[in-house]
Amino acid sequence: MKAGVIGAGAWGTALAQTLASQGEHVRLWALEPDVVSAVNEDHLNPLYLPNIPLSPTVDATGDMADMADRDLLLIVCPAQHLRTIVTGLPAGLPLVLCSKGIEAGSGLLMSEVARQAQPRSPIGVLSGPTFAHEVARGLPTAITLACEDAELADRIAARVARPAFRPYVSDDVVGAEIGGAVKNVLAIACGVAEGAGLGLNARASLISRGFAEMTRFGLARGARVETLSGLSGLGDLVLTCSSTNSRNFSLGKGLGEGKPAGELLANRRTVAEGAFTAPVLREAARAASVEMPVVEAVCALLEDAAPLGAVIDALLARPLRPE
Ligand SMILES: NC(=O)c1ccc[n+]([C@@H]2O[C@H](COP(=O)([O-])OP(=O)(O)OC[C@H]3O[C@@H](n4cnc5c(N)ncnc54)[C@H](O)[C@@H]3O)[C@@H](O)[C@H]2O)c1
Ligand SMILES: O=P(O)(O)OC[C@H](O)CO
Repeated sequence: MKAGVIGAGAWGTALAQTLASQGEHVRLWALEPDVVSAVNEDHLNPLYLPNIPLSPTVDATGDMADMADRDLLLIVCPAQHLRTIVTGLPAGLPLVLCSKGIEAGSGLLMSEVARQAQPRSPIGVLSGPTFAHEVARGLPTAITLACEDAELADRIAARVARPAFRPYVSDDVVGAEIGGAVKNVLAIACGVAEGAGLGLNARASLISRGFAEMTRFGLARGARVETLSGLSGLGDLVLTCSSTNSRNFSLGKGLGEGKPAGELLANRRTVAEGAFTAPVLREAARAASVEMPVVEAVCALLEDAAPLGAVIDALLARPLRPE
């Protein structure tokens, strides 16, 4: 067992800790030298996952060459950096993509980016309702593991499953990725409703009408409805739209309280992927003639294109239609 994790933010660190929870050795690649030394010397990652003691069998490195002897790599960097990171990896290793987003510029899903960057690597996607700090504490979690190759999916599922960390396999890679990317944008919308004091009815409406948008877009891109209504779609949507533990929900809450997007996004250390995915998703949806009014509203707020009241009024004034 020689797993490696690329990216030592909250989620990469939590996954490394989960994989190491039964004594396995796991190597974690971190961008920041301070994270490398904190993991190796103190078995902590105070920068991204504070107050979680890490297993001494997790070691960290800042040198990608140290990953060449791994037999499985989990890629856990922000989506917009995935192409650069994956291009710099040793060639041919199986990759499990854990980032949630769509690449700006190309409009590609993470698996499509990874296939371009490492054409010889088998690819899987791990995505679902997983707050990092809960997973790192060993709280019960279920997650989708999607691979086009069913045998590979079963093999990776067996490698990453732990008593309280339960992967469900799927061959719908596109569906798993679209759920994870779109839910981040919808979580911003739900955060806005919270910040603006619009109430819990509004939140439930945004979750279910947002899910209709996710489904329309997913089906247009070849996703299956059972994937979109599973852990990586509806499951993650419900989690992320329900709590300020979500960075996307918190960002939206700030917008709903009237704070400018530029101020909320400036100098963030942690990533709110929905802010990057929203404009790319809007373009992809328009190109596919898929209506995504909640996504359009989030973009308008992120771009300061209209005042909050006008954005809410425009959503409420849309023509009445069958559900
Ligand atoms: N945190 C969670 O609970 C969670 C759960 C599931 C999936 N994810 C996804 O995992 C991915 C990583 O999120 P996270 O929460 O671990 O990150 P984070 O917000 O905790 O940390 C930011 C990460 O970005 C990295 N980074 C910053 N600049 C970079 C650069 N130029 N190149 C490469 N990396 C850079 C940092 O080193 C750090 O690893 C995201 O796509 C996120 O949606 C997160
Ligand atoms: O904190 P968020 O909004 O990035 O959400 C974290 C995970 O994606 C939840 O599954």
